[in-house]
Amino acid sequence: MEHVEIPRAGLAVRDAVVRYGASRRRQGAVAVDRVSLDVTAGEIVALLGPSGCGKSSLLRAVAGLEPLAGGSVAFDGEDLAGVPVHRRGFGLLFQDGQLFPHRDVGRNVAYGLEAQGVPRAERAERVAELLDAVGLAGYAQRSVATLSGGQKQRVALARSLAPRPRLLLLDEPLSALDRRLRERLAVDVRETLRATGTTAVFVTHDHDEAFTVADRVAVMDAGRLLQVDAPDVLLRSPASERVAEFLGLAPRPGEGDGEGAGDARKPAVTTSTGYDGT
Ligand SMILES: Nc1ncnc2c1ncn2[C@@H]1O[C@H](COP(=O)(O)OP(=O)(O)OP(=O)(O)O)[C@@H](O)[C@H]1O
Repeated sequence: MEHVEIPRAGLAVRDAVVRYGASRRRQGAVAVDRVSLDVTAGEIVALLGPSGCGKSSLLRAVAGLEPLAGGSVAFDGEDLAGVPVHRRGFGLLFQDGQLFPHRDVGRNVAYGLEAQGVPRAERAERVAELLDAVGLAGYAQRSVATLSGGQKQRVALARSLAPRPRLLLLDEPLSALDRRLRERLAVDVRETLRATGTTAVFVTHDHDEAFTVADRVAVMDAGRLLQVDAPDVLLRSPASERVAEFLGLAPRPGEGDGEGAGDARKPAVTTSTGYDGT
């Protein structure tokens, strides 16, 4: 059997398979098909792909919310098979941050710290630090009912970061917001993850958002991982027509007729990606 190296630091997904509707008599439908992916400590990786390609299923399998039908998920060299969701030390953030309506902003952010038994003074300090990091300094006493959608997601981000998760899993955290707000928040999310040194996997179907947030972007289609690269590399050298198409790139006129075009064929950018190369 081939020896597969598992890195010591960060997330290592190897040949992960997620199936739905499997039983003793049926194989079930494959949502994630032998995906391997590494996320090194401090790195932000976006999972990008069309609706139904298996992004959320892969994220949920990493979280431990969905069982693997094959392959493995390891963190810092430890195989997580059999380790339940709450013992993985991961944070989760979904589209609707689902704040606790009866807690004020500060107590929402403090939630995970209370569960960890962090003393009150230290909690208050950490809450203030995180509210500052997400641009909501001074909001601790506010009722969550008085917040806008964008502010709610900022609080949800602060809450998920408070216990210092060793990996933060974000599933379309901005998709309930309107486009302009999404663009601004994508920049802020990146800055916050960077400032807190958080290792993260960010699911999105929006390539602009993926390029803004991530160090590397993993492009998925029909359960398979097609390419994982830094945004500038993806844009310059998409590995296949499918990747180019999904990134909003198109072949140059006269170059896109398939046979014989070979590797020399380079797509031209036809949409704005919002990525400035820095
Ligand atoms: N609980 C489930 N039971 C059965 N099939 C499911 C379940 N969850 C997802 N699927 C199927 O698995 C495939 C992958 O779904 P998944 O939600 O992972 O994709 P996605 O890329 O995250 O899509 P979206 O962006 O629309 O959320 C789809 O065909 C979906 O219908």
